[in-house]
Amino acid sequence: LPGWRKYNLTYRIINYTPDMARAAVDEAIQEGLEVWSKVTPLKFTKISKGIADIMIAFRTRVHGRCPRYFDGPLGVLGHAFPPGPGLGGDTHFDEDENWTKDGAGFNLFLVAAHEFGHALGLSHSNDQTALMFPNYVSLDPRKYPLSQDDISGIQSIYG
Ligand SMILES: CC(C)C[C@H](C(=O)NO)C(=O)N[C@@H](CC(N)=O)C(=O)NCc1cccc(N)c1
Ligand SMILES: [Ca+2]
Ligand SMILES: [Zn+2]
Repeated sequence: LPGWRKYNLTYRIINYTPDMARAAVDEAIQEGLEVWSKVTPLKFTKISKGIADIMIAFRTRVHGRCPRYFDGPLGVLGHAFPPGPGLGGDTHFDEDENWTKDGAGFNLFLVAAHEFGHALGLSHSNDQTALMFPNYVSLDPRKYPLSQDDISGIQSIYG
C-alpha cells in the first residue's frame, strides 16, 4: 500500500535553518502540511520530543544514517521518504540553500509542500502545473499550489 495506514500523523521539527525566523519555519511547515490535509482526511499534530511519523530536519551533504546525500547550494533542495516505519515519512531540507518566506532564495513553504507529497506517498508528476512536478517553479506562494493532478493523486491514496 503506498500510503500511511492511519489518518492522524505526527511531525517534529528537529532543527531550524538560520535563514529564517523560527516562527516563520514553523508556519511554512504547518502550511506545507495543511495543503494536503485540506484535500484528505489526514490530520497533522506537531510534537516537540520523541519520535514522530514525519521527522523534519535541515541537513547538508552526508548526514546521519540517511542513505541520500545533499549536494551543496542549488541542485537538490530536499528529499522525503515514502510512508513507513523508521525513515519513512522523514523529510530533509538542504541547509546549503537560502531558505526564505518570500523574496529571493527558495520558498520553504513551496518546497515543504512538495516534499510532504512524497512523505505521504506521491511520486513525481509529469504535469508541468503540478506541485509534484520534479523541478521547483517559483509560484506565488499565496496562490494555492495544488493542481488537479496533485489532488487526484493524493485522493487516490487517502480517498
Ligand atoms: C531526485 C530528487 C532527490 C530531487 C529532489 C526532489 O525531487 N525532492 O523531492 C529535488 O530537490 N529536486 C529539485 C529539482 C532538482 N534540482 O532536481 C526541486 O526543486 N524539488 C523540490 C520542488 C519544490 C517545489 C516544487 C517542485 N515542483 C519541486
Ligand atoms: Ca542542494
Ligand atoms: Zn521531489
